[in-house]
Amino acid sequence: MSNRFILSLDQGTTSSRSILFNHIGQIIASSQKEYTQHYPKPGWVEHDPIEIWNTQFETAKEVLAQVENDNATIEAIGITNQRETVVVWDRATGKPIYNAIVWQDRRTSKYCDELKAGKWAETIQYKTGLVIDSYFSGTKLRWILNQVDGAMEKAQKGELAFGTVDSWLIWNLTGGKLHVTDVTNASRTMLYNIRTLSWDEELLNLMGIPASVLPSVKSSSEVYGYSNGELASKPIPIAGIAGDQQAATFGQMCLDVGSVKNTYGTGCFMLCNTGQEVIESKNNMVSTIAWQINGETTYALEGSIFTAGSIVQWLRDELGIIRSSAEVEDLARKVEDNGEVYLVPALTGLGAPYWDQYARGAIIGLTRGSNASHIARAALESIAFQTYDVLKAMEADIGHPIKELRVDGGAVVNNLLMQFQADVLGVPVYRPTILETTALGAAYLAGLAVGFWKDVDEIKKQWAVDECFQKELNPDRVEKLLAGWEKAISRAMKWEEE
Ligand SMILES: Nc1ncnc2c1ncn2[C@@H]1O[C@H](COP(=O)(O)OP(=O)(O)O)[C@@H](O)[C@H]1O
Ligand SMILES: O=P(O)(O)OC[C@H](O)CO
Repeated sequence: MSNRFILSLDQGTTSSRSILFNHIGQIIASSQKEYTQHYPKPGWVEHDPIEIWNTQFETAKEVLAQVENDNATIEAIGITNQRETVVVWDRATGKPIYNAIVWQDRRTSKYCDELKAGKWAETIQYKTGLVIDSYFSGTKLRWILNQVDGAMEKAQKGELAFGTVDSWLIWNLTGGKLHVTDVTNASRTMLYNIRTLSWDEELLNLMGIPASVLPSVKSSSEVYGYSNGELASKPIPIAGIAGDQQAATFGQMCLDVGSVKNTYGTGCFMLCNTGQEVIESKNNMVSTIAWQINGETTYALEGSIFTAGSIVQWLRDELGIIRSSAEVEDLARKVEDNGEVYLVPALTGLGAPYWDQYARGAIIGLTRGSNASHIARAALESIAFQTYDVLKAMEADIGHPIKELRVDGGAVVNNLLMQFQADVLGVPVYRPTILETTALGAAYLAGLAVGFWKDVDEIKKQWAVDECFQKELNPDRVEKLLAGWEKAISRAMKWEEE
């Protein structure tokens, strides 16, 4: 087993990463490349699909090169990706016809309002598990087909392909042979019926999307096809696909009904395993497919927070009060508390549980004594407050308290944030030893499909705790902080309309 590895490709919102895992779930090699974010207009966020592919491919080549001399065998490739982001390309040339419209992009907000006014909310929630919001892929795909010159005509002739980022990577990895996605990614499009497990004709008609552009939908763990000669001389089976948040849920081994993880990356995404049941949220969570393995579909409730770690990047890149994300902790520790300053990070509106496309960011409660440290602290606290709001809504949906939270993602290295999170939630927060749980989850899904791991019982034992954060802050103080947060968020909501 020692020289046999799984290659995980983790295509995130801010960077492309490739990681090699061994049989005991350890990281053997990794490579990461950041790529360009495009903001052509306020509220718009785009990526260049070619840059996505190039950075992903280069990092994959780099990790393979690191084990080249070790007589290594790559048993399978697992793919995991930023979800909802839409790529449309020409089937003949393989060239994208427009930039990728990123999940954070709000350009279809008005159309979403029309759908809500047309009383589609209930049907869409029942069929897709989702809340109507420009976050999801369907309305972005519709925008490209309607706005790019000649796109609709070409789509109707079957000349265009649509995909979330997983489909785009696999198309390129196989030299244009495969146009597939998996159920987890399909469940984020607002076009896929998570009950019948098929593209929904009524919703395709509603949004005017020709079925010919759609990828075929597969399970999360099976051999879909093989990489072509460009990546490695021998074809490697591509054997796992999952959206990054679902992959992280799997990598965190949240296999039991009721287990919950929260990933702190660009945004924050909390998922609760609900087993074989679709729970129709009454508290603004979404229902989504967690994974499908061996014909069995597992569902999850999800609370999606749009801005989390990216508020720290904003402090770095736009406000300039830190030089690196890591510096935020030291800056925030220079003050004992937030000094009554609150930051609402609604830079691209608010996701769960508010779903306000028109909310915008705010820093409020400033006094003559407020300084950069208070703002840094308020930024970190805002991540924990948003998580609190989601956790409470989720508890209301599942009907019992959540007893512990497993955490991962780039921002969980921040001990101040993790401690404050435990303080605010009042439940233990478990940080595992492997923080790359997204990539690990995709590796597990791929490895299971090719028999690298026998079954989930074999991999379950690999999950281990690095640190458990327990609440320390007194409950009165927490209550006061939450009251301040609630007030601040109410001021930021519906800002753009006003
Ligand atoms: N020490 C830190 N404290 C707070 N946030 C951090 C820290 N280090 C990194 N981050 C944040 O984590 C995010 C990157 O996490 P990652 O999981 O790689 O995100 P993604 O997959 O969304 O690209 C960035 O937004 C960054 O600002
Ligand atoms: O790239 P991440 O880790 O920020 O994840 C993005 C989510 O998949 C968006 O739904």
